[in-house]
Amino acid sequence: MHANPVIHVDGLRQRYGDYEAVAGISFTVGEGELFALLGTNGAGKTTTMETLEGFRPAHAGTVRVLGRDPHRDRRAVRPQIGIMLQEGGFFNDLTVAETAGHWRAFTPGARPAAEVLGLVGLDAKARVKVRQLSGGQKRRLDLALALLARPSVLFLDEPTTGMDPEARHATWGIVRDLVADGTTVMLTTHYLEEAEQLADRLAIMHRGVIERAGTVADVVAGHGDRISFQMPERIRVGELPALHGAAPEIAVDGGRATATYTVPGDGMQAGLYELLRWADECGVRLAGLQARSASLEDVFLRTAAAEGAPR
Ligand SMILES: Nc1ncnc2c1ncn2[C@@H]1O[C@H](COP(=O)(O)OP(=O)(O)OP(=O)(O)O)[C@@H](O)[C@H]1O
Repeated sequence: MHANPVIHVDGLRQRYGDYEAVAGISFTVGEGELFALLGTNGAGKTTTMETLEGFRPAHAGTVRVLGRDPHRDRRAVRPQIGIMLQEGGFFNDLTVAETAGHWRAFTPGARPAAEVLGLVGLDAKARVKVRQLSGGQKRRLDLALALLARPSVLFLDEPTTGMDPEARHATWGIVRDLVADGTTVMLTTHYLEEAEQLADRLAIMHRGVIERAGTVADVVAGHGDRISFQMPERIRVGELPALHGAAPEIAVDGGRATATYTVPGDGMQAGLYELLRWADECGVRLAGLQARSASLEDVFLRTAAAEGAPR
């Protein structure tokens, strides 16, 4: 808990008719922190972001951005926040520079258009019509517009969707620089690597509730280490040993079977020792042997699977 959080959400609930899309979530984001909201499709991330952005009042619970209710006090809050929506609405016949110029007209104290286009690496596209931009370039234009007002809080809804890996890494660099300058950032993403790379803290939402939250290390802690290898041809599943008390799970992909153990506690070394001794005794070669800590993806997939299919 932060003493004076920039974003404060306590017991937020949101409904669409009878359907409860957000079912009582709480979290805080401190100044200069990057908080990532992850989750399955339909988990309630965008609904949460839109509530924080002031587009709808909370059905129940408390939401504060910079100490104010973002819906009721939106005239005071709006100039201090930058919003990059999942789908920006552009006029396709305007150029990139014209688009930024038009937005500037509505943004008191806005940065020069050339400055924001430079920030997101679109300066070379200034004279190009929006319709001629690629999907990833349009996302960068969205980001440029969100930065016009020098916001102290930035909401990024799936900011790198549609970007190639190079553009995604470049965008991560821009976001890191903004955070280093003290901007508070809240983002949603389906790219778990994005959260691993950027987030100080994160929450995983599923079916309207937060299932896990904390730093990446907090979230993956207690989810066991993974030891895996390709099933040796002449070994049957029942012949595989238990490793540090863990039984193997077998996954078949493209005709190739892989055995994976989730070894509890600090059992990776002991488990590996047991496995290698067994392989030696059986005269088996373990192709593709890997040992690694649990990843955010492991925890995410387990969270999604444990609670049933998305609503
Ligand atoms: N305007 C609306 N009217 C009715 N239901 C809606 C509306 N907007 C969203 N929902 C429903 O609320 C739930 C949460 O939607 P939301 O867009 O917040 O999820 P999300 O986590 O952002 O999903 P995604 O990752 O797919 O973007 C979904 O089941 C969705 O169908």
